[in-house]
Amino acid sequence: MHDLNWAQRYAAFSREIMMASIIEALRRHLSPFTCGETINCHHNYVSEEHYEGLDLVITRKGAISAKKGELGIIPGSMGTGAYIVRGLGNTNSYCSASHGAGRVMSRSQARHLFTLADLEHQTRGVECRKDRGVVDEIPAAYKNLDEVIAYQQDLIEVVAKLDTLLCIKG
Ligand SMILES: Nc1nc2c(ncn2[C@@H]2O[C@H](COP(=O)(O)O)[C@@H](O)[C@H]2O)c(=O)[nH]1
Ligand SMILES: [Mn+2]
Repeated sequence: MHDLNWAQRYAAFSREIMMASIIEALRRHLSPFTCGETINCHHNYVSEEHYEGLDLVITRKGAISAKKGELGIIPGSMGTGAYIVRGLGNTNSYCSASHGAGRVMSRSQARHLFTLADLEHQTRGVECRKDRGVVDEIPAAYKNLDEVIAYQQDLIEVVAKLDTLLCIKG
């Protein structure tokens, strides 16, 4: 656990640096703005938590923390935006929710099924990469985000739905 926690602190620090870099870049191009509450939402991680008198090691693989009042983000795909959500603290899921819409098909299936023209069509209006290297992330390869959110109304409440304008793939 010691080494794992070290690695997760390293990841958290990386996220802080990325956030600071993005805000700095935006400040150079936008009118002056202030930042409100920030959302620090990770997935595929391990956390020591206490439920029903038990000390547990919770692995949130493909899941985010959704403790009562905690803000999170549940994204859909390059073309379908994301939801900002607030956890309801449902202990039936160990206070967890999904970390995204999730896939309906594998990356290789998506590459076989869809063309570059499909990608251009499905990401129309979004400033993003439109090359063969990201066809496996085409919006139709993911589940319907609104449905995925509807299925977890007992885990989270919706704060806002964001439309995607810009999508940057690392
Ligand atoms: N808003 C966006 N959501 C995306 C994008 N690519 C994938 N996704 C969704 O996020 C989760 C997490 O993906 P992962 O690859 O980091 O595990 C996934 O389930 C999708 O629903 C995107 O470009 N923009
Ligand atoms: Mn993931």
